[in-house]
Amino acid sequence: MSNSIDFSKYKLSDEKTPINEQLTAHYKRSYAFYTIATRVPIIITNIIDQLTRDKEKIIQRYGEHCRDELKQCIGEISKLKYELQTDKKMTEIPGDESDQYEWNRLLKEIEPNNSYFSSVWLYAECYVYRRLKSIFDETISFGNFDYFEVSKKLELSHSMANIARVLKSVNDFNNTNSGHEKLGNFFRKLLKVNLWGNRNDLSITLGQEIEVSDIDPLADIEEYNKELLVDQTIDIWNCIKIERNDEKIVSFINDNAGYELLCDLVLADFIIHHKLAKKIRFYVKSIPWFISDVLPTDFRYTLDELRKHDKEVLREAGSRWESYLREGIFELIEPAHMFFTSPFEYYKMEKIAPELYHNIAEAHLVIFKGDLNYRKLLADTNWDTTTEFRTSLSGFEPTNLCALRTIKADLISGLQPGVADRLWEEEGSKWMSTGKYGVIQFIHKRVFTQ
Ligand SMILES: O=P(O)(O)OC[C@H]1O[C@](O)(CO)[C@@H](O)[C@@H]1O
Repeated sequence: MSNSIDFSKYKLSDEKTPINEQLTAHYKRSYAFYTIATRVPIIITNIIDQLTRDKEKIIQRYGEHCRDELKQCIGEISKLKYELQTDKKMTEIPGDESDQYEWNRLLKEIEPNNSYFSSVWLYAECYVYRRLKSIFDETISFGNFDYFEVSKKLELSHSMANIARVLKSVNDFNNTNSGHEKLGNFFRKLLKVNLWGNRNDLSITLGQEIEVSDIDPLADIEEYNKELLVDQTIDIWNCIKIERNDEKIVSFINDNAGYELLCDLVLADFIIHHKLAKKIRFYVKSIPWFISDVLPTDFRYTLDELRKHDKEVLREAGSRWESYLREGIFELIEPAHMFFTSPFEYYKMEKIAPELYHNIAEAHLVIFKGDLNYRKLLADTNWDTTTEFRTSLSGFEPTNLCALRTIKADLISGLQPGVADRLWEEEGSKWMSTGKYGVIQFIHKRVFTQ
């Protein structure tokens, strides 16, 4: 698709992103360029196709009076695609949502680099999803419409068999009398299952159905170790195992609904069962985001589907998790904070959203899930791959923090010397975009005394 566009007038640079610069589609030899030029337009086209295909169903659900509004939305989405493909300035976010002021302030601040191909990739890509939402917000009927709901629900139903196998193994483990070392080893395996669950992401398949193979994710977990480029599971275990049975909170900054969320719930359940924390917090998104990200409605739908499932092991888990939610052992943060659907790098959180920062800081451990969260942690910057993970967080250390991320974008930190060079040699740029490789990284919060 990108071939049909004449990019010569956009003054792009036929280079890779220089080291220490923020990623931008301005550099043609970057995944940012490929995403803005090709992937995002395909995603937008797929949304238009789906709305057109499901038009009658949507009208049936929302009422005949919405026919014109739906047509108007489809028109506005096509216009958004045109603006992106012709590298227009990103226009102000309309409406009166609480995030609007910060969005528009940023768009102003980055001038003249506030077009799709000149801005930081993170800003431009997030902007597309935020604009999509404002298109529906401008209507009378579609304020709560989740245009990604159908694909998320399908992905969830396809994930049930594999998660049932994981739950069965967890139950077996919980029923054996295992010592501390075995508990640690099992916890570390669950972290890995959780990491690879991040491969199940509808934005990487451009919204197309994810092929799910029938596997036992826990049984084969160590086979993927060669693709795990940084493994700090031992540090995470050492962090969480201390002071058992106390008042600890563990928080998830969630990513995708479906299989990945199920993996999050399994890990959370295990932490509670073994009294490694007393409460788990889940931070999800407030608006449809990068196709498959979890919304509060997806979270509740997931528990509901589990509770009603034919398989006993799923029904039991669903009921238990619903009761955890009622009792506050699982805490779904609602309304979801709009900082997570803002364009901002995480090191800016303390200043822009101090109440969120302090809420996250209450946890003993916070787990950042997925590629987009990783990009925000690293400020969408092309760090030298051997830069220390802590350095690449630019001072963001609300608490003990870990990132579980399969690699889908061309930035990373914390690698050993030689690792990136070898992968570039063996696989070219592909190693950074398919989610084949992953990292589990961790930092201890430092305590500074005056
Ligand atoms: O669901 P995840 O893991 O955050 O992945 C989504 C991300 O991956 C990409 O598809 C590649 O970076 C982006 O478009 C997006 O940042």
